[in-house]
Amino acid sequence: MSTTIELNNTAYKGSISVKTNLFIDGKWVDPAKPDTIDVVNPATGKKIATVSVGDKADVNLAVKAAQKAYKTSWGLKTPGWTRGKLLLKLADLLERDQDQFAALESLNAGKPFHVAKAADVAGSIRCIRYFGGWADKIHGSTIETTEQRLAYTRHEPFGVVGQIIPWNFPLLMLSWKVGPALATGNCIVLKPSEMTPLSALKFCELVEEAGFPPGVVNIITGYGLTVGVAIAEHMEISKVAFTGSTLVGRKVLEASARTNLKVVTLELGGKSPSIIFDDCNLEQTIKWVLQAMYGNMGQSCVAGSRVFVQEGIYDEFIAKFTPAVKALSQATGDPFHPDTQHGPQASQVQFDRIMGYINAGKEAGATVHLGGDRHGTEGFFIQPTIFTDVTMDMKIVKEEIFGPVAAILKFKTEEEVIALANDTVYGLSAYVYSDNTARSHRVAHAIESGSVFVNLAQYTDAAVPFGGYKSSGIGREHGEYALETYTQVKGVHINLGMII
Ligand SMILES: NC(=O)C1=CN([C@@H]2O[C@H](COP(=O)(O)OP(=O)(O)OC[C@H]3O[C@@H](n4cnc5c(N)ncnc54)[C@H](O)[C@@H]3O)[C@@H](O)[C@H]2O)C=CC1
Ligand code: BAL
Repeated sequence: MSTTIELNNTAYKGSISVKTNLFIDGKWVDPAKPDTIDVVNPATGKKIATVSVGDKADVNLAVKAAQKAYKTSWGLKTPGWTRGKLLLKLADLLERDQDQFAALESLNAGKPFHVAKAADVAGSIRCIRYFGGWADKIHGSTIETTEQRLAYTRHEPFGVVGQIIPWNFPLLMLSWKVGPALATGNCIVLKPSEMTPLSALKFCELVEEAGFPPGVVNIITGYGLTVGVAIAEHMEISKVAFTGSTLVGRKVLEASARTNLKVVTLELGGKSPSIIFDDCNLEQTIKWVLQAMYGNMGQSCVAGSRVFVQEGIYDEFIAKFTPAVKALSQATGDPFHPDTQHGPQASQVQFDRIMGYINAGKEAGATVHLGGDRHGTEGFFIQPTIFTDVTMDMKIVKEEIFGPVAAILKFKTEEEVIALANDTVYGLSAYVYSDNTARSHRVAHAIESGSVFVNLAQYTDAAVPFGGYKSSGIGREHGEYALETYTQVKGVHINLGMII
């Protein structure tokens, strides 16, 4: 099964073919129980394609294929340099086809094409290349015990790992998962979001072309309650990596406890603070705050959605931030138009959820300073929105909205803002804006979150660990830390002549 998508706009002209069934054991197969889902363009609300959806039986087949590959042609059977070579080839192929992938992300997830290309696709290439470089550098160490013994460690793969990813960065989240898992020698059964499967399916074609042995990468499109649950509960999957809501993250952890105690890493929600001190460079800060808040239409786990502004600069900040958000509003529209900076929300469900939060903010007595409504009449567009006159107990300040909705709060002192910023169940990211170096470090250290950006926004890098404190997650992606989460350590003890 396949579909051909024809595009004819300034950003992309041409056709893109996508195979639309399941990728198991290096083959394109139909699901055991025939079923499909329509994939929608969020800019229009119209269908783009129909893809297969799998079920538990397909997950079982994929796990079997992955186990076989692990024992025969991957894992400890394949030297790191071979795995690395294949990953580097995969990164090159992705780079070759970067426009196609950017077009698919734009069409299926509503991202402005130029952003999809510069951020999502470029970040994916960088991530796969980065982990390709690690594949032959994974090693244990020797440990001194006594003269009669030798002890050393091995960092061994888990075997088959399950990966469940969301719709906000379909290709990027796939790369964050696939890169370290393959570099460390694991085989994969991955489920993309049912809403945004196209780039993951296209990616499988590159996996084939790069020459990965069959069964090393298996991708099953489908729903969370069927394919996702089957992965989370599978007795032969030894590790699951999940990105998505805190609600489902808990279920994945519970499934592990109920079944085989598989290792679970979770990358979940956030309600990150942007902290703007009187002594910041305001022109620069406005740009970063805008990006941290409205980047990817606010559908980012690291969105800086609680904007704390120190009282001395509050009025000036509002006066300068407002026109910047208005300009973003005016650049809202067709994701393929070169001037577009802000696209639609990814789905009707997310649109409704965000509008629900906006209404809750209005009902709670917050002031809609800007936006607060849908944009246009077609698709799932929401105006970039600013709420002022908010209090810490309001739902729009406490809960992750995952949309273009900022809550702006005023603070007096450094001590006060640290307490306010930490007053959340989440701890994924934080942004600090100040030209006082000592203060920036002090606040960065005091904030309870896995990442802190100083005078910068949302710049994750494949080499730097990423993950959450508190309810934002368990484990780290990226960097050398990601290798740890995809390997288990074995201690080997050798007798060098000790006779009892
Ligand atoms: N940390 C992040 O990057 C993300 C956070 N979210 C948060 O979650 C909220 C809800 O978005 P959803 O799409 O509903 O997130 P979700 O957590 O339901 O979906 C994420 C992935 O989990 C799968 N899934 C759903 N239920 C499952 C289950 N019981 N077992 C295993 N897998 C399951 C989905 O099919 C999808 O592939 C968003 O508004 C946002 O607040 C959503 C997406 C990404
Ligand atoms: N989930 C990692 C990237 C992001 O949502 O911003």
